[in-house]
Amino acid sequence: MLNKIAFLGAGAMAEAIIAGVVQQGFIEPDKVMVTNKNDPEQLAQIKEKYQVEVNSEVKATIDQADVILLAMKPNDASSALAELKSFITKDVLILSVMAGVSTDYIAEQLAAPVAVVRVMPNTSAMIGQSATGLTKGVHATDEHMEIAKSLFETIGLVREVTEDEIHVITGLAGGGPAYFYYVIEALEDVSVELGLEKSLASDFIKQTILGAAQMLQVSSDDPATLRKKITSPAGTTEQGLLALDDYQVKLAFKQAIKQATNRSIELGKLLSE
Ligand SMILES: NC(=O)C1=CN([C@@H]2O[C@H](COP(=O)(O)OP(=O)(O)OC[C@H]3O[C@@H](n4cnc5c(N)ncnc54)[C@H](OP(=O)(O)O)[C@@H]3O)[C@@H](O)[C@H]2O)C=CC1
Ligand SMILES: O=C(O)[C@@H]1CCC=N1
Repeated sequence: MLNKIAFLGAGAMAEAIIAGVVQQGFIEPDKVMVTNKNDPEQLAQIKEKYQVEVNSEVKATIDQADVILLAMKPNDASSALAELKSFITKDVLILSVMAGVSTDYIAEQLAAPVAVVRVMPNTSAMIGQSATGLTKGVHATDEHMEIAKSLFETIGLVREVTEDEIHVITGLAGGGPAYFYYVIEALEDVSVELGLEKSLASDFIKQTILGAAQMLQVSSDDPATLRKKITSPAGTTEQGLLALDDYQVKLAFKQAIKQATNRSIELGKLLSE
C-alpha cells in the first residue's frame, strides 16, 4: 500500500493519471500531492476536481512520498531534476512520463542510484483506458516494477518494454489518441459538408470507431480480414478504400509514427548534449 504519490507537473498528462488513479480507487485522494512550476490556479482546479492535496513547493510535495511522478515537459526536465536533487531520498521510486527522457539521464541528474521507471501512458488514462509502456531503469527492482505496474494497470493496459521500444510506444500510443481524434475531425467535417447535422455525424462516428475497436478486441479475425468482410466487390466501401489508397493514407500513417518515434529519440539526445 502506497503512503503517498507526489506529482511534479499538473498538466494534461498528470491530470489524466490523477483522475484515473483516484476514480479507480487505486489510492485515496488525500495521499496524492501535486505541484507545478507556477500556476496556482491550475493546482486549485485539480484540488477541487479530485480532492487531492496541492502545494507550491517541491520539498513539501515530495515529503514522505514513496512514489514521485515526473510529469513536466522534457525541456523542463533539467531544471526540475536540479531542484529535486537536493530533496531526494534513496528509497523513493521515480516514475517519469516524459517523452524521450531516459532512465539513465534522470538518475544521472539526481546524482543518486535512485530507482527510475520510465512510463509512456496516454490521456485515455482519465477513463481507465490508457495503453502504457513501462521500462525499468538500472536501479529499479522487480518490486519497483510491480508498484509501477499495479498503478498503471488500474488505468488501462500495461506492457513492459525495452528503453528502445518505449520510443516507438511513445510515437504509436503515447500520442496515439491524437491521430484518431485527427481522423474524426476530418470525418465530422466531411459529414457536415455532405449534409448531416454535426451532432448526428458525431454520434455515428463515435459508435463506428467504438464498434470497430471492440470487434478487434473480441474477434479472432485480423484487421485485414475484418476490412474485407465489409468491402463488397464494386460496392461503396471499395470506393472509399480506393480514395484512401490514392491519397497514400497508409504511407502517411506509417510516416507519422516514424516521425513521432524519431522525435522521442531526438528529445532524449537533445538533453544529453
Ligand atoms: N499529453 C499527453 O498526451 C502525454 C504527455 N506525456 C508526457 O507528459 C509530460 C507532460 O505533458 P503534458 O501534461 O502534456 O504537459 P503540460 O504542459 O500540460 O504540463 C506540464 C506541467 O509540468 C509543470 N512543470 C514544469 N516545470 C516544472 C517543475 N520544475 N516542477 C514541477 N512541475 C513543473 C507545468 O507547470 P506550469 O503550468 O506551472 O508551467 C505543468 O503543470 C511531457 O513530458 C510529455 O512528454 C506522455 C504521454 C502522453
Ligand atoms: O506530444 C508529445 O510529445 C507527448 C508525448 C506523447 C504524447 N504527447
